Amino acid sequence: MAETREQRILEFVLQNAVRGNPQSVLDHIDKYCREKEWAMNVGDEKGLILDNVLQETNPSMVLELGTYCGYSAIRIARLLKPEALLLTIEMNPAHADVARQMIEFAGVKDKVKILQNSTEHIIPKLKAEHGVEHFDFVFIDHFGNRYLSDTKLLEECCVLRKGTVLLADNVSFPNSADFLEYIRTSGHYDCTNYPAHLEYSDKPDAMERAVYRRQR
Ligand SMILES: C[S@@+](CC[C@H](N)C(=O)[O-])C[C@H]1O[C@@H](n2cnc3c(N)ncnc32)[C@H](O)[C@@H]1O
Ligand SMILES: [Mg+2]
Repeated sequence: MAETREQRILEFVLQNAVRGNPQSVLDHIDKYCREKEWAMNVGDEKGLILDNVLQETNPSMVLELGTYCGYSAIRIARLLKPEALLLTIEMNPAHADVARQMIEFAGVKDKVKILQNSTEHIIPKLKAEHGVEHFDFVFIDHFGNRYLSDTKLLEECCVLRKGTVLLADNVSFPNSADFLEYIRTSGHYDCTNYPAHLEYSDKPDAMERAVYRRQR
């Protein structure tokens, strides 16, 4: 048996899912994490909210903060239009390695670029080193204590445009309270809350959509 939970999730997918079929990969990750070992993927219930908000936005350039095993990256990539791209930032090299293999197996690697480092290190370099003009959609799902500082960093680095949609996961947890207060009261965003449950559990959780209002 593989040593880490993330490697065990990958092993289960490689042995049971259909190569090149993103939905089969997602279904097998959900099955493993519901039946065998809990893991911090956005999961199938909140995944539907992510799918809907993403499809309403119809983005060309997408940013994700927190790749983990690649579950949400595969969810996003499978819905992107042909020329669209997802950049996803992951600081843990072991997680990035699992995600790389998961994304390759799902057949969406041409749509996803994993940037391996911390968000605070990568965000200031997105324009100069990764050719980014701005993002149309940003999925915020790393650690709650970084949500506020990284949102302000995205603003300062001018990678948001008027109408950019931020979608943040796990906003029911106390360590993202400062983020919620900022996006709801700064006047920079129009916000919508989506109540749901923590992945693979009955515990209440929610996602928050925040549409950037400012002209660059
Ligand atoms: C909740 S998981 C992401 C789940 C993933 N979005 C999904 O739904 O499949 C959070 C991930 O963010 C990473 N992370 C936490 N803080 C980070 C930071 N400051 N920079 C980059 N990655 C970070 C963690 O290593 C972890 O893999
Ligand atoms: Mg999450």
